[in-house]
Amino acid sequence: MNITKALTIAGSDSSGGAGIQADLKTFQELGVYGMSALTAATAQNTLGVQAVFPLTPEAVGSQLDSIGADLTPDAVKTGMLYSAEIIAVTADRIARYGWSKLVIDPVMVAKGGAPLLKPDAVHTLIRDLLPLARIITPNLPEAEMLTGMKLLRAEDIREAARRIHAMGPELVIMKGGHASGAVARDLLYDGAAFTAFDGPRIHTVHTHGTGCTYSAAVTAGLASGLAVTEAVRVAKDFIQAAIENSLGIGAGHGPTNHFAYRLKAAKIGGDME
Ligand SMILES: Nc1ncnc2c1ncn2[C@@H]1O[C@H](COP(=O)(O)OP(=O)(O)O)[C@@H](O)[C@H]1O
Ligand SMILES: Cc1ncc(COP(=O)(O)O)c(N)n1
Repeated sequence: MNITKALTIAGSDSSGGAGIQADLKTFQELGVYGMSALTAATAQNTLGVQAVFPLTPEAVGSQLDSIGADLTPDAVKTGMLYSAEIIAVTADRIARYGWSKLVIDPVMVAKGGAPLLKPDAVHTLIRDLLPLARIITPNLPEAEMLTGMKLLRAEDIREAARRIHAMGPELVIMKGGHASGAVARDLLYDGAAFTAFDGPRIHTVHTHGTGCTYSAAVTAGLASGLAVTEAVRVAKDFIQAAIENSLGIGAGHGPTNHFAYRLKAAKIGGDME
């Protein structure tokens, strides 16, 4: 049997909706064997992030060496990396092992406002990691941090995509979750043209882990050999189903529903809509 394998390099979310837990659940739902290298443990629930405990850069490098010595991931994603030192060791191992199908979710701040990347690490992210990326998936605040721009109009978003593309990634997906309007539009830029991926915006507070889940689905698609536009289409459908059928657990910003896409696919003509 030829098993497709994907690796996530990210933080743990004890509430299970974001971080490494969201990534592994998404890989599994899409039929991809999931592996993980942990960067930090967060004490977190639907109300916020109570504490962050980063691992040492040695601990991160050691996990990546164990994977590199034995298992070749078909695609890799990064999530919460926390510090410049962890970014540096992550970039070093990705280059050393030649993991070229790399999706970077430049996680910076949790939905409740807690920092998941030290401000002084943004520069290292841009210098060391972005040039290695096949795809980067910033949300609008992250794109503002990367470019120093204020993204108010559609043309600002396109200009920010061009500037982020110039930092090295082959493709940029500007996610539209933080915008307003009836449509949640994600914009893919390949250095020449823009392609929009639209879905109806759902009015809900249960969006904990949407960015992690979405980038994990893109990674699973790339690992499986899908073309980028197909992988993004699957990811958009996956996150749309996950948000539409969110679980309603916890008193705050609850997680999305990682089962919904599979259940929808299984129920042709069913009642998940
Ligand atoms: N309320 C919503 N309704 C529909 N889609 C959404 C909603 N919020 C986010 N999304 C989608 O979820 C994905 C993650 O986007 P976003 O929320 O911007 O990322 P992040 O979690 O990194 O802040 C994108 O595909 C975006 O379009
Ligand atoms: C460990 C960890 N990683 C990432 C996020 C971001 O989550 P979101 O996808 O909601 O921006 C998080 N809340 N916790």
